[in-house]
Amino acid sequence: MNVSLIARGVSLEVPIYLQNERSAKTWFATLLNAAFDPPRRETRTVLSDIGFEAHDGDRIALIGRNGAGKSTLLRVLNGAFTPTRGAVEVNGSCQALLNVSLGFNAEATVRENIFLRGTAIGLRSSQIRHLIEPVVEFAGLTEKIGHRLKTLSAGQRMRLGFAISTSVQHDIMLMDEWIGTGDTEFIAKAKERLAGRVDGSRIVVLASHNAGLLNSVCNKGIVLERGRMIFYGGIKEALASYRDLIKSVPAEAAVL
Ligand SMILES: Nc1ncnc2c1ncn2[C@@H]1O[C@H](COP(=O)(O)OP(=O)(O)OP(=O)(O)O)[C@@H](O)[C@H]1O
Repeated sequence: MNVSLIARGVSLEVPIYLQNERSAKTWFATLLNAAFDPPRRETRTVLSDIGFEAHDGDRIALIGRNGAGKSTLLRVLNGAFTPTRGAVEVNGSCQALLNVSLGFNAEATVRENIFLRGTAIGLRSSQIRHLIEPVVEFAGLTEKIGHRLKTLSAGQRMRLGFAISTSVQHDIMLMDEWIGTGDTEFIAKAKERLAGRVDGSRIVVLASHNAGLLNSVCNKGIVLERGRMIFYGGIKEALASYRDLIKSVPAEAAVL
């Protein structure tokens, strides 16, 4: 089967709520302001007419300053956000490593959370049953399998999320800059697993600010600026185009 990831004219507008500056000197003034000065609703274009095609063997870097739209584009590619205009076409199974602790239920146990997350990422229950042991073992949480999630530390939750999200190899891997909150030993283990998953994926899209990492993993790059794609081509050229952009346009002019 041919694996591909295609974005055609993808735009995303989001509602934002703007509040006039208001004083809250007394409780009465606060009450009046809340009643007669509600926030204004406006829409903001976060992604604008993004179009590209990725095929077998493509490893694409998403490059851009803070707020350029990288994470939002990954979420649109992942199907978490529906584009306001345009479409995304995905051929192949897709794994997103965006927010590894998203979608957990604090009241449920570690075992139940593996089921919940496994179902959310599209695994069958028979598949999940076989994954429970390797997942808790990788996360170093075997003894905590029956504990409620809310009793785990932030690092332990992150380890669990990472272990579930990377438990199965998919054709397409979407990855946001991965900031490890785990301890040194876990980070080393996680990096090794990630390298294996990247190697095993037929298409990778990776958003990061780390030029060294992007250079070593990716062969192509997309440069985003204010939600627009201003370059798509080879990784070296993409990184050069980003460097030129940083030199020529001040950061204040690039805020959406
Ligand atoms: N739901 C939302 N409502 C309003 N604005 C949003 C929403 N989601 C994203 N944005 C805005 O869209 C822009 C792009 O955000 P995004 O997180 O995609 O940037 P990024 O390139 O990943 O940045 P960073 O490098 O800092 O992670 C930002 O200006 C952000 O404030």
